[in-house]
Amino acid sequence: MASATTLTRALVQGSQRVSGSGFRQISTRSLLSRHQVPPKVILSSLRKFNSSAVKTAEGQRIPYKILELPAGHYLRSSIAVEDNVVKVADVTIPNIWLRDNCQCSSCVHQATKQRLLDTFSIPSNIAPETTEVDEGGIKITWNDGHESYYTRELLSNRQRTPMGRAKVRQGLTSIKLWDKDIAENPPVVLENNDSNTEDQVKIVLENIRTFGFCYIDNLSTEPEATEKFLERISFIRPTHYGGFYDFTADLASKDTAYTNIALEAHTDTTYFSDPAGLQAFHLLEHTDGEGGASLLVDGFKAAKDLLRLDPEAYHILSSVNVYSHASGNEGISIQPYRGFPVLQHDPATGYLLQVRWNSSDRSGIELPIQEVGKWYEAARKWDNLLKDPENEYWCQLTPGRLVIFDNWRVLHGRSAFTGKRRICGGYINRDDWISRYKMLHFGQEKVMKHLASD
Ligand SMILES: C[N+](C)(C)CCCC[C@H](N)C(=O)O
Ligand SMILES: O=C(O)CCC(=O)C(=O)O
Repeated sequence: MASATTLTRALVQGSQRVSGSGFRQISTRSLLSRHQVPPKVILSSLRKFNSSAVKTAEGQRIPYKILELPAGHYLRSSIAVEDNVVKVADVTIPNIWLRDNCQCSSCVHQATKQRLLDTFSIPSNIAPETTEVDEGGIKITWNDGHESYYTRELLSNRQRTPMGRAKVRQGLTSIKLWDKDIAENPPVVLENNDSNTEDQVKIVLENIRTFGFCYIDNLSTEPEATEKFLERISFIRPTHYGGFYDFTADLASKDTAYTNIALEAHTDTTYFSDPAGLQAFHLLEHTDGEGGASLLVDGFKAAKDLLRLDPEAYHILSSVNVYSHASGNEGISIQPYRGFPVLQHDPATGYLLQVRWNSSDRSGIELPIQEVGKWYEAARKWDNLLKDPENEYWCQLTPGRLVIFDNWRVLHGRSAFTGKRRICGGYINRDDWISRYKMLHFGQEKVMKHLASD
């Protein structure tokens, strides 16, 4: 077994665990993880490794993490009743949680899956009157006369680690970090007007979840074809730029995207409280000019590099809130309801969830003015990583090739250009595309089984 030190070095040098649990990864160079060790060893070595951590909802501090560890395991789902208290794997399950999560048709609307029960009508002294454990779970007759049945799976689901519970809820998979070399073998799906379009959407979304982007080739250059493809994922998110967008360098909207200048790597809509989840570009034409190459950078890979090189800078960018704005259009100045850090983590698991970076749209930094220097120093290190040629994947989009990417992970930009260049595309909300991914990837039954217990 690798020592913790060796492991840490290996972990941060990019030995990655590629999920073998049935997730289909199209056109990927499968990288066998070099170390198979239980999460606790990785966590303890990470704890030694990075000086800072994210604060959990309970006020604990758990180390920042980027690579997904083996998803949480189910604890033994042994069910026992001791002194009228239900225990699963020796852990007491509070009566209020059990009663509130009764799955019967009078407590949960069977079609909408919504709770019908008025949670706070449950008496605070709710307790089992009788219990009956069987092969599938436990039947409870409550002292308010109600009868409930809880499956072993629901009870053991709830016992899993925060990571294990996040897996289905957030549609997690083992992600594949990349640098400029992704150019050799980018994730591509051929649009072949496949009758089983659900399967094609599933593969596209699995690629986006794994790599952060996916090309769809052989797509008609009629803008409607791009619009329809996006709507096969989910509805297009309307913004002050409109819904489905088809733009050129005419400043039709007062944003530098509508010009021909170079745009450095950024994520879009950092000024929205909920930045766009997916973004898509389909270059329809570029005539009488040159340039306009597209840039993609894996923000999660850059973040992992920063965590390794300078944990303190990583912590600053993960904890100092920053504001952003979109104010070019007449009568509009969009800003988020609060500041957000450049690197946002899940307080339940410590995992990096979102990169929020657009230096041209940035406004306030939530620090006393005399302290902002430390944020700039940290941001400079981050910016250096984004502009490291090793991390820059430059590609020339062409008519017929649609690129869809995860705007919470992958940064994009372009080189300056001349001539007439026309691009169409659209935004899709984060929650909408993750929902679509989960239902295709895990299936409705598995997702539904995890509602109460995640
Ligand atoms: C709508 N369309 C994609 C054409 C342009 C959007 C401009 C996005 C803005 N520069 C930002 O970084 O959020
Ligand atoms: O024109 C391009 O290639 C990209 C424009 C851009 O960065 C954006 O619309 O956010």
